[in-house]
This record gives sequence, structure tokens and C-alpha cells, in this order.
Amino acid sequence: MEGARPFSVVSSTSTSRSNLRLAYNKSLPQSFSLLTSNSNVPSPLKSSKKPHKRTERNPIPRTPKLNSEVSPHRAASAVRLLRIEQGGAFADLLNEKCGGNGEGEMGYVQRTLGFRTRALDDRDIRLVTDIVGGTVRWRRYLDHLIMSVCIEERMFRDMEPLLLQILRVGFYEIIKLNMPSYAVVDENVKLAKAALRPGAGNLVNAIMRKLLLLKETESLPLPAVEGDDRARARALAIIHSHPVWMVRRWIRFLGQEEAIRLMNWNNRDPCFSLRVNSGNGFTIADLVKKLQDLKVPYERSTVLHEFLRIQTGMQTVIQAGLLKEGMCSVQDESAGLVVSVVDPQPGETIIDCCAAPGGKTLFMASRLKGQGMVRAIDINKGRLRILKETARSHKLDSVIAAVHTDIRLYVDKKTTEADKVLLDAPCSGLGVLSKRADLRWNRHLEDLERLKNLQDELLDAASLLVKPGGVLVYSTCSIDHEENEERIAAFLHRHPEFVLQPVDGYVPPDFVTRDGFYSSSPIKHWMDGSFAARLVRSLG
Ligand SMILES: C[S@@+](CC[C@H](N)C(=O)[O-])C[C@H]1O[C@@H](n2cnc3c(N)ncnc32)[C@H](O)[C@@H]1O
Repeated sequence: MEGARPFSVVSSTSTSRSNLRLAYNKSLPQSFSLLTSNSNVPSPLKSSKKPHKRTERNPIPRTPKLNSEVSPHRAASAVRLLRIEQGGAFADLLNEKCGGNGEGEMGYVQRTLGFRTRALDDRDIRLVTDIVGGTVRWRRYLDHLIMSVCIEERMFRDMEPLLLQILRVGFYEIIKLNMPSYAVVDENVKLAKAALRPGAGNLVNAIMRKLLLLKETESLPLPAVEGDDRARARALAIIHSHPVWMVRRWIRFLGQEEAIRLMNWNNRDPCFSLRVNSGNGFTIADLVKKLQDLKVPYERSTVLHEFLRIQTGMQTVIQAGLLKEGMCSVQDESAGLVVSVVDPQPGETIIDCCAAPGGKTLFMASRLKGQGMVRAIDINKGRLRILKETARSHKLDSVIAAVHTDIRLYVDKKTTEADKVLLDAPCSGLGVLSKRADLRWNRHLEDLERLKNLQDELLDAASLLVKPGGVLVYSTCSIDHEENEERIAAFLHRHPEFVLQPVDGYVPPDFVTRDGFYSSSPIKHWMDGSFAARLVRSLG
């Protein structure tokens, strides 16, 4: 086996450049060299190739060999990032199955890399969560750095997917987590060697050494924010790691300063809120006591008495089983305030038109105090199943009836007249980008057009379920006026039988807009962005 020197500092850029070229050539399998290849030779680094191809003669053993050299959190992070990019996972918190027994998270590691690492301990799990979330958020910026130390753009573009993820992890650890550089390089080199081949380890070594040199000399490349709108947005999109279209849109509607504040919020580690589940008889004091026992720092919500905020320790909460036991739910205060706009009262019939996975359904049901009914409708069977299971575990199933259907078809068959109808519409999710690290890369400008049409159709359908004098609440977790205020203006134009009722008195004054809507903003309220409008149907 070819041995890579784990780490040594180079003295000049030109030396580092020729070292990198050498490492790159050597990293390629025999008889392939990018620098001498003709373009018809299939590249082993093309992203369509599987990183670790096994043949029938070389199958993955049932219990792969333990590799105790590779750090498990880096292996798990790189594999999870690979799965996220290929659409097989989200950048959310890990569940508790992280053992080295081939189940859950580590099962993917074994199947992808072909070897086992030791099991993830609690610290590793926290690290994987932080590294994966952070690396996904900072992807554009990290790629800009990686690309800038590659010999040529093609080297970056043709990089095999697993190698790219290993580099992203290493760059994130050095640049954003400020982890000890020598250890990070050494560990990522080991991972690349074990997961790919020795030459890949050499390449990681050479690329990361170049990064360290740039960091040590404070010469990390950053684009200048100058030129026309598009050029400035492109530069800001790299610096703050967002898609260009979002940056342009926010600069246009919020101004550059606010747009940057919003991107800074989206790039922070997310803050989570917990809502105590009173349906199971728990009180906020019980939840406080539990968090104190677990040494998880918390803050009481200033806007909703059932809620607590935690900045760190979410993984501890999950592992202690607080969610599974039904003591509390993870729910942002911004979503809780939408329920305040609905204002459910005991005895009422409420229809939740887009209910799954049930965050708002459950909170509304808990406010009914055992009297009345929430009809929870959703088109997605899998998500509705989660809603039903949670309703059972929260002992709220007696006041929740789940219905699997398209709301647009449901209204054709029903003459139901509800006291209140909530339409928590499918939306771009532009208000929740801090929690959904991967969402910014999966959303496109064209989605907005499609979503607006759907939102209009769903609003028309939902409106048919409201009794005379009843209330229709339209909500989104978007901060985009085209999905919010504009949808309501268009609806009121089509439906003169509804009038807008200002949300004063239902939510704190700071959340009421000039036009009487509910709106939470990450940069104003330090919580997710969301929107709601309260519409009342005339009696006639
Ligand atoms: C924003 S999510 C709802 C979140 C939910 N209210 C909560 O608080 O947990 C939107 C939901 O709308 C559902 N949906 C989309 N189109 C629908 C339709 N035509 N009829 C019913 N549900 C629909 C999706 O399946 C998705 O679960």
C-alpha cells in the first residue's frame, strides 16, 4: 500500500501547487491521469460512479472488518452527507440507533464504506449532528474554498462524491469549528485512504495543507461584493452560503443589510423549542424539572406558557426519550402562535386541512380540553400515520379524527360546516431555513409559482368548510409576501363572503403587522418565520 504522509507544512505556494498536482495524479487509479488523459477515457472520479464498487468476487462481508483507526464521527458524517446529496436522508438530528452493530446510521456507514468503525458515543453523535448540519449550510462557501485550492476547476467538478464529502467535512472542521488542524488533516486522510484508496488520502492531505496555509496567512479567498445587482448577489451567496436567487429576492424586498442578517440567522445552529404535552397530564414544571435533571439549559418562552427554548442539548432530549414518552413535542413558538390565531375553544369542531405530521393538530386538540373535535386531513398517508401514532401516544386520539384525502376532493363530498378551519399550506419553507439545513439547496424560484397556484386552490377548497360566522386561518412557514399577503389579497378578491379579522389580542402586539396579519420574523423575533391571516365568513 502506498503511504501518505499524514501532514507536513509546505513553504511556498508553487511547491504546494506542484505537490497537489503530484498528489492528484497519484490519487487516480493506475493508467489514469487527468493531466495526460484524453477526454474519451471514462473518469473514475465522475460523480455517476459509485464510490466503493464491490463485485461478486469481492462482496461486502456480512460483518465487515472493524477499522479502529478511522474516527467514527467523520465516517458517519461523510456518509450521511453523501446520502443527503443523493436524496436519501435529511440533515436532521440522529436517532438513537448509532451503535456499531450495523443498524441505523452505522449500517449505512458499513454498507457504503465496506468496513465498521467503533460505535458512536454521545459526543460523537453530537459532533455528527453539528458537522452534518453545518457542512450542509456552508456547502457553497466550502466548495468555493475547495475549488480555489484545486489545480483547475475540472479537478473539483470531477471529484468523486465521497472524496468531496470528506473534504467538505475537513474544511468545515478547520474553518468553522476551529478544530486542531493537524488532527483534522490526519483523521480525514485516514478516512479517505480507508474508504477509497491510498492515493485519495494523499490528495486530501495535499488539498487540506493548502487550505491550512491560506488560513495561517489569513488569505482565505472571498469574492468582493461589487458590481451590478446580480454580481453582488453572487458574491454574497458565496460568502453567506445561500442560493443566488434567494439572495437577490431578499435584497430586493428586505434590503442588503436585512438580507445579510437573515442569512446569518439561517447559518446559526438552530434553536429548538419544546412544548409540554398537557394531554398526557404533564405540566411545564415537570418538563423544567426533567431538563434540569438532564442538565439541558433552557429558557421559558415569553410568548407561550407551554413552551421552553433550548439552544443546546436537543440530542440529549431525544436520547433521554422525552419525545418518545410523549412528555413534550418539538415545536417552534412561531408555529404555536399560529394556533393562538386559530384560538381553539372546548366544544368546537375544527378542520385542519393540511394537518400532517400534526404539530398544530396536537396543540389545537390539547386546547379543546377533551370536548370537541379536530378533523385532521392530509394527502400524505405516511405523514398522517405519524400524526395518528403521536395522537395516541399523547392521549389526544379521542378528540382527533384523521382523514387521508386530498382536501380538494374532500370538499366535494362533505357538507361539514366547521367552527374553525386551519389551512397550514404547503409552502417554500423560507422561514425555517435555520432548522432545515438542506432546504435552501432543494428550493428553486420556479417552486414559488407552482406553490402559489396550489395555495390558491387549497384556500378555495378550505373556505367551503367554514360555517357562516366561522373562521378560516391561512398560515405558512414562509416569509415571502407572494405566498402570504398576496395570497390573502387574491382570496378576498375571489371570496367577498370573507373579511379579514386583525389578529390583535390573539398574539402579542409585536407579531401583528400593520395590515392585521400575524407574522414572525427570524431577524426580529429570533424564531422561525411564519405567517397567518384570520378570515371570518359572513353570516348571510
Ligand atoms: C406545511 S405541511 C403541514 C404541517 C402541519 N400543519 C403541522 O403543523 O405539522 C403541509 C401539508 O400539506 C399536505 N398537503 C399538500 N397538498 C394537500 C392536499 N391537496 N390535500 C391535503 N393535504 C395536502 C402535505 O402532505 C403536508 O403534510
